[in-house]
Amino acid sequence: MMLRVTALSVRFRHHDGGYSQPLTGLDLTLSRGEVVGLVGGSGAGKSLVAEALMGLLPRNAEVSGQITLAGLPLAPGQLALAPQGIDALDPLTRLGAQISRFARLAGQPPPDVCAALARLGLPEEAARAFPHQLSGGMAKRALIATALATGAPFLIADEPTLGLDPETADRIMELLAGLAAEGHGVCVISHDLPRLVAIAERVTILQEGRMVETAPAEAFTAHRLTHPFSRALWEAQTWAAQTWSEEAAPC
Ligand SMILES: Nc1ncnc2c1ncn2[C@@H]1O[C@H](COP(=O)(O)OP(=O)(O)OP(=O)(O)O)[C@@H](O)[C@H]1O
Repeated sequence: MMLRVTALSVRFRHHDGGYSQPLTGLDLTLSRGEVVGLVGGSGAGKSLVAEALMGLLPRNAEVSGQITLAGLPLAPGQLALAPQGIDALDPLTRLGAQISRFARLAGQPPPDVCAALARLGLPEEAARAFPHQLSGGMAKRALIATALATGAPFLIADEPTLGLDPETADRIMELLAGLAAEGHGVCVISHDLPRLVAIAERVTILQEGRMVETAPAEAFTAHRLTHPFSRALWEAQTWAAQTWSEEAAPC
């Protein structure tokens, strides 16, 4: 079963009658059992892709293009989003109740909250915690747990490792790879290109609202990227990581 996005564009109508168009002509495919990545500089339109696919854009947004699942228009409940900001969690509701609420709104039977938390490596006690009582890594897992509670087979994780220490970031990426191994189709939006390349089948690179290429993961490590922007993005991150490790080495 394949989710296919073709020529996705988003433009916003302004009060003065003018338009801005921050996303133009994105193509993307995602099958169950795989991870695909979406990367790009800040403001490139990555979150916009997620919001357009989820139907979350404001009324002045005009979305064009095709979004199909197995050849049919994408139906509600097939795709879930773990958003970037932990402020997407309800600050006044305990996490367990939030997981149950997502399941109920998606028409799912009442979930086993402890099992839902354990699946994400969260302790049982997290069910009684309010969002402000969670660490950054726990909150990122909580966002994924609420998305999974909908029972959707496809998941978008928007910047799931942002602001996390390297070990926690590794664990979150392993967890997303594990969800794909269980049969989910997982799209990961991330600035963390080396970690993304380690788990993704292929990565789509956006530059200022336009895709410049979709490259198989091995094209990054084998230096076979075709577009200069993709190469610069990869080299900037791997060069920085190498520099830091050299600086950390004893002299
Ligand atoms: N509701 C909106 N109205 C007008 N423009 C918007 C709206 N939402 C997003 N944009 C514009 O779309 C562009 C892309 O934003 P988006 O949040 O998708 O970037 P991003 O690639 O996710 O960036 P970052 O990595 O910094 O989160 C930005 O220029 C932003 O100003």
